[in-house]
Amino acid sequence: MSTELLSIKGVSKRFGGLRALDDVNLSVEKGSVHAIIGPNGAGKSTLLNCLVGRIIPDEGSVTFDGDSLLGHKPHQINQAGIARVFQTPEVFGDLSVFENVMIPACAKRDGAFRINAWGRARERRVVREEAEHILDDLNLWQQRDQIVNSMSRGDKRRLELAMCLVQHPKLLLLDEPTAGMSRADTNNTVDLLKKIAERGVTKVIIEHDMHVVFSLADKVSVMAQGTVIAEGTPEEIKASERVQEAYLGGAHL
Ligand SMILES: Nc1ncnc2c1ncn2[C@@H]1O[C@H](COP(=O)(O)OP(=O)(O)OP(=O)(O)O)[C@@H](O)[C@H]1O
Repeated sequence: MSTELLSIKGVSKRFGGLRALDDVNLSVEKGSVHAIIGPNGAGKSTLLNCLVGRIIPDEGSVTFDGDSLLGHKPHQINQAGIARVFQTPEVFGDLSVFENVMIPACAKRDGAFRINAWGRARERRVVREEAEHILDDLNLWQQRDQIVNSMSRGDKRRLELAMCLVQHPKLLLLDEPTAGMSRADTNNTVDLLKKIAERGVTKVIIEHDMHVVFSLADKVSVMAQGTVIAEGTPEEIKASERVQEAYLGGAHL
């Protein structure tokens, strides 16, 4: 029986004369942490955008849990079980931490981005308990009443992660989750992501920080110039001369 959760086959995308993605093939196993690395402009974000319906590929197929994702709107893809943490946290700055987590919790339960569940007492209790549990898990409970605009960037990213996890996604996409963080915040985020891995959430992570990649990933795909040039375990990728050459011009990873 296949344990494949996400299958990308022959995906290409042009922007005018530029081939941002050129026949990309990638397979993500259920329960794994799959990192995508590569130099600036390699096509990593474009690929992620194809997975969440923000960009429609010119060619190829994207299959998630047996169903094609192509042609579906971002919110439909989210409802199908894919959640994404952005490079710049997408949170509601004027609301409290708790309110931010309640919104996706209610939306997911209701099956659409409406918050009808607010009106139903029993549902509301279950949703509240879930939100409280996630905040506790992500060390945000103390800040539950804080207005989000007053939080640090690192805390906002943690909140965005909580907003994703409360939806119980099958697949979590993380776009440079430690970008702009101090080493201490980066290490905390790695610990947090390891903790989430224990819940069995499948993750695709785009990351420039090799310490983060090699601490978390089960498998690494290396992109350059719109295509996957190498794939393997962190150890295989570290040892690959082709990767050293393409990624860092021969410097060691
Ligand atoms: N909407 C767009 N219109 C035109 N060109 C684009 C668009 N989006 C991306 N590109 C180009 O496609 C190529 C791939 O970009 P992409 O952002 O996917 O790379 P990346 O690997 O994510 O880079 P980085 O690590 O810097 O985020 C780049 O040359 C970029 O300039």
